[in-house]
Amino acid sequence: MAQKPVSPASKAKEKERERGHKDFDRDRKERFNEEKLVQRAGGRRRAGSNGRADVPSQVTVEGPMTVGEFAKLLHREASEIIKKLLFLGVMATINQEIDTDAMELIASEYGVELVVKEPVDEEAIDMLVEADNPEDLVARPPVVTIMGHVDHGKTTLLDAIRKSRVVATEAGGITQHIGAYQVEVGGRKITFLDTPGHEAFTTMRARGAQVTDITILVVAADDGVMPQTVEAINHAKAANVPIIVAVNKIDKPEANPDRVKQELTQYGLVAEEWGGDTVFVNISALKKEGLDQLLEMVLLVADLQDLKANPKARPRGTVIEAKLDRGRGPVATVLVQNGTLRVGDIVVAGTTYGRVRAMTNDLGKRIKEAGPSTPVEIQGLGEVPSAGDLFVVYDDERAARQLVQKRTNREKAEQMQTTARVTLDDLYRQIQEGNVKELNVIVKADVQGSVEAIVGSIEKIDVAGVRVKVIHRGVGAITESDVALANASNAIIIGFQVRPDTNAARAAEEHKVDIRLYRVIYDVTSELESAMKGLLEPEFKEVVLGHAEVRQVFHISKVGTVAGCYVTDGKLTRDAECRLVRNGVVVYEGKLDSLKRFKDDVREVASGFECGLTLERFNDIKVGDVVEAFKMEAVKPE
Ligand SMILES: Nc1nc2c(ncn2[C@@H]2O[C@H](COP(=O)(O)OP(=O)(O)OP(=O)(O)O)[C@@H](O)[C@H]2O)c(=O)[nH]1
Repeated sequence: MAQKPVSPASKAKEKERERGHKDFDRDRKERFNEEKLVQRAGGRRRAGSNGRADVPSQVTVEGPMTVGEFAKLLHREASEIIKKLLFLGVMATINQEIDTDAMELIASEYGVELVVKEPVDEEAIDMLVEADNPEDLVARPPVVTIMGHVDHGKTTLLDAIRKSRVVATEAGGITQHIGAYQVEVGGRKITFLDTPGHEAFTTMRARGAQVTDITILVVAADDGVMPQTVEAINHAKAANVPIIVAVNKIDKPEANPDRVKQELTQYGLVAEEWGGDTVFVNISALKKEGLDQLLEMVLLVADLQDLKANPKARPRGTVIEAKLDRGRGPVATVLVQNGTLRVGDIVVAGTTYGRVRAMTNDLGKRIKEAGPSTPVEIQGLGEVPSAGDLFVVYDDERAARQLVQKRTNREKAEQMQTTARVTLDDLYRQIQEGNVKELNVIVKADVQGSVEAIVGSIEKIDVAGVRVKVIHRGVGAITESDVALANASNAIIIGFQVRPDTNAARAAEEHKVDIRLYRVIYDVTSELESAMKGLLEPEFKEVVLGHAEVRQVFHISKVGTVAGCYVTDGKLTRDAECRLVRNGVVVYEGKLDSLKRFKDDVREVASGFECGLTLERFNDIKVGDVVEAFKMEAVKPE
């Protein structure tokens, strides 16, 4: 740390302070330093290599310290050190901090070896799983997330449960939306997370947060199992969270709950009466029917999990939601997962910290403390944390500040570097290092038949005990939700005759998720096998040049179909390879036959311009299709 030069005007003051400092000789901190020094020297002060009994031969520091502290450590007068610093061109007063480089130079002047020790890792507190005294463990309420397909009734169910069951209060039960709420059933509590859907669930998991104990999967009895139902199942399974199926809308005349049961058997969810172990409850969220039974089942499944926490432990948990409130500053809803959070506690959450000024529960009531599984809105953090950030209470503000500083720095450094992620190019090394025992894969393809064929063949792969595990499969374009799941589960995505949509491509880029696109099923297995054996030779890599949207089509005899296009990004070049994508599915791959602007043949068309084009031996072009131009580039071996 470079020192601020001291202005002459402040010199007198500094002198005074220096004098004061001498008087303050037996200051606690310095005494502490000295004791540390004595301890480190093996319990007694040794004579240094300098041959002077009053100077240690070696001192250990943990980072910057003030000149005064450092002088004490060397058993020298502060003024002496200040003089030496001056010779080094560093102007510092007794109370200013000097960095370890400066300390090293000074120490060497005295023939003292300076050992710089890594400071105590405050983060260790974060990671530390304190051994709970078994007597302190008490049952805690289960934390429930509701998932399911669009319009199957997730929000209606969350609202119905909230309205009918919110813990009664003298305030009349006016509920606040804080991102989670608690209900009471027969004297026991259940915590519900208020954001339905598996995206939020998986985003949180990607940040290392495991908050959900039970998932309620809502399936509309008139609609049956739909794509997002399957996604939700796979997201819950990937997180090892038990599923309770709520068959909803049974009030509808066309409701067919048995069909839902039947369809779900395909995904390993078999009802108890059919010999399985999945709990099914028929409900009508709209008519508030079957809710009591559903909640009882939640408690039953919770009992099987034996959920416990220690209210006396260091408080920790997860940020559920956070925002900047104009009047109150940053507010965050946190779920306490262990310990008891209290007003006045110093909390570190992700890359921010602060002292809890006030806590509000889901009924808008001010509370002073919150035990395990309780969601509370807290005020007092310095900045707005992110949903999914873990929080932990620190005893001392300085340590909290240092940790946040460290994390912020690391975050910056990480943004510069790519994170360690499973990619096919890197798979062999990761297997060798023992980082990968099972290769998680998501398979998306244009038709169900291809999905099954690919899954069937890759699940047979077994290279040196490493197996492929398909954690999600589906028909259609690769979506942002697929990328989120891959990110959370460290999976790679295999696309067969499909492409990632724009959001998915952006998310994959951001999180460094490996997406592999294929046209031949055999290539999928052979490439995976080669990658696992370390034989993958990434000779060529596809580089996307740009995209154009088809806005008009003309059928011209002898020429075929001419597409009037608008280049939306990048560029199109005459000699590029290209593919035609319709709703995320590749319908053609080949080359451009012609590329024109007005009547002229051109070599390339840039983003923001219109052009006309034809494809080699392909005429089935439709308005709304996307032309993706790309080239294959040789990849230099690393
Ligand atoms: N008849 C009937 N309709 C229901 C029931 N539950 C929900 N609905 C209706 O289904 C529609 C969709 O319900 P939502 O609760 O918004 O569904 P959702 O799953 O939250 O939908 P998204 O938030 O869009 O994913 C609404 O019109 C509800 O009124 C039910 O039990 N019976």
